[in-house]
Amino acid sequence: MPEAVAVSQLVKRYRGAAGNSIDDISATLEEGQSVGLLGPNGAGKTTLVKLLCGVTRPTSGTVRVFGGDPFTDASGTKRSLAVVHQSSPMDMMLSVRDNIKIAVAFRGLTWRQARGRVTELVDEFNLGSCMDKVAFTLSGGQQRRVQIVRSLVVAPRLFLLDEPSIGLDPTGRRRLWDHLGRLRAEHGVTLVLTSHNMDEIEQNCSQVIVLKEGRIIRNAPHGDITAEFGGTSAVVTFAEEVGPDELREIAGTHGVALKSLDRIRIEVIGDDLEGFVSTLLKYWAGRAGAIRSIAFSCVSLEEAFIRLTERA
Ligand SMILES: Nc1ncnc2c1ncn2[C@@H]1O[C@H](COP(=O)(O)OP(=O)(O)OP(=O)(O)O)[C@@H](O)[C@H]1O
Repeated sequence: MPEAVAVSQLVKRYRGAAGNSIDDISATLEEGQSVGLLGPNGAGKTTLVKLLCGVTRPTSGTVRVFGGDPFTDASGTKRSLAVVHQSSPMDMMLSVRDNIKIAVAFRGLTWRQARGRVTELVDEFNLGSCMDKVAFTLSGGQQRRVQIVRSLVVAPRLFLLDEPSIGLDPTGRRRLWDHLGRLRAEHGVTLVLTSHNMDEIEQNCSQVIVLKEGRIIRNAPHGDITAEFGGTSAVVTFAEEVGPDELREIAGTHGVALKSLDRIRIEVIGDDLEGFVSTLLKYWAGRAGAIRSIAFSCVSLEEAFIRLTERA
């Protein structure tokens, strides 16, 4: 697959800042990939998105998008990009229709050329009844939808979305993710998005880049990240209080890690959960009903993310 994005030894330090917001990162993204940028507040996700779309200049290092420099835009790189920024850059005193028309004009198209595509997008994001309203009077979620439509008036090859689902209701989120899925499947669009919603990232991104303090601490398929943290967990609930020491001893025998332990509930993570549970069952074999329930579940990306960023 050809490269959609390549960043090399990239550094961004804002004027007057004490440290680097992006601190020497290198990575490549293949065309058609769907990449989630994760990281705690202030990790540098928005700064990286701004560097990728060329609205801010790197302090050092290089950014290439389809081989071109998005900041100088010498080879027209920006034509292949669409961006949904975290904050809304529309004119709040104009109608939705005029805001969309401005986006169309910025992309060098006439309204006549864009109207068919805009109509489809407006229907898809359920904005038909808002077209003549002044943007100022829209709800936060409606403004977000307008932003998404504005960013998509031209089909992009790389779509950058900074926390796109903030403010969207469940239907709006579903429509957004369906649309993004189609852009990828039918047009091979590369997606890079930030979100604090791990479920969204887990469901929609094949690759995850975790940032912390401006550095990449992990760049891997999300399955690899969750597998690194034990893969599966088990929660055993007891009908009555049990001694923590004996539970610790049984867990130790099977090499599983205790995630939480109180008097009637234990949660463990590890490779030999079946062995652990079967020892538990034998241990309490003579006391019918002593174990109330046993539930297995995969370690979520959220859980893995918390442990990864704490460890880093
Ligand atoms: N214009 C700016 N001037 C100075 N410092 C900035 C500017 N923009 C961001 N920063 C700093 O750069 C660092 C990274 O900020 P950034 O917005 O990229 O983080 P983020 O990962 O997107 O955070 P969040 O999850 O809170 O949106 C932070 O320390 C922030 O204070």
